[in-house]
Amino acid sequence: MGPLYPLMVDLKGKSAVVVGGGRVAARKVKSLLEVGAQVTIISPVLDVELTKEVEAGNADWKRQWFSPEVLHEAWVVVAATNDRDVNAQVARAAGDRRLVNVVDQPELGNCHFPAYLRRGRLTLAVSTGGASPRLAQQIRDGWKKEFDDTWTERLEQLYRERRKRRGRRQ
Ligand SMILES: C[C@@]1(CC(=O)O)c2cc3[nH]c(cc4nc(cc5[nH]c(cc(n2)[C@H]1CCC(=O)O)[C@@](C)(CC(=O)O)[C@@H]5CCC(=O)O)C(CC(=O)O)=C4CCC(=O)O)c(CCC(=O)O)c3CC(=O)O
Ligand SMILES: NC(=O)C1=CN([C@@H]2O[C@H](COP(=O)(O)OP(=O)(O)OC[C@H]3O[C@@H](n4cnc5c(N)ncnc54)[C@H](O)[C@@H]3O)[C@@H](O)[C@H]2O)C=CC1
Repeated sequence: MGPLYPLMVDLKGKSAVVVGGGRVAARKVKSLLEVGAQVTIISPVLDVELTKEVEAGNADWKRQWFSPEVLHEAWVVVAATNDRDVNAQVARAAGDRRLVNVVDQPELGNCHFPAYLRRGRLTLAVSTGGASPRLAQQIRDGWKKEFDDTWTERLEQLYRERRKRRGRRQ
């Protein structure tokens, strides 16, 4: 993968199809749900975390092996099975007009998930370009002390003030 563009994307209400129901799929689903994506999981079985999300009505589940038509409505596609060939097939079926993330062969997709820290409106994200997800995690964890929970309110305050100023200008 070449250098990646760091873009903040609004996925609220957008269809995200995650193929696979294991630990890695669960992590991707969790972060997609946090931003309000409409998540559908494709897998014959689900791990406990994903079962909870489905039972709580937060995500949809199609209990089946991957087949290309499940991507029909998808805006974002995550290939997260433990089968390389299936993940490659998902990437191929997704084509080049969607955001596609492939968890074991990143070069077959066009985006990846960074490690990130959120404090309300503040988002700090780090990518190592696939060199070391562990290092990305460590860098993120290092930010936790400097950017503690007080930042949430600080950002809200800045946002409110800025909105007021902009309102006056109109
Ligand atoms: C390219 C990328 C594509 C993508 O998945 O988007 C990718 C690819 C791969 N990861 C692998 C392994 C691991 N990844 C993690 C963890 C995370 N991986 C994440 C992102 C990314 N991983 C993207 C690059 C991001 C970057 O470089 O900055 C994080 C940051 C975000 C997230 O997943 O949401 C999340 C931390 C989340 C958090 O803490 O918040 C752990 C540790 C763990 O699981 O606890 C391990 C095991 C230890 C190890 O191997 O290092 C393997 C080998 C798989 C195999 O052995 O087959 C591949 C495939 C390959 O490298 O080819
Ligand atoms: N990118 C990342 O962050 C990381 C990626 N990995 C890679 O991710 C892969 C998955 O890891 P885990 O979630 O731990 O595996 P897992 O074994 O817990 O889960 C695999 C899931 O894929 C599903 N599956 C298998 N074939 C399928 C098919 N044809 N259609 C639909 N679902 C299918 C299974 O039902 C299962 O739910 C690993 O093989 C590894 O290569 C591993 C660690 C981190």
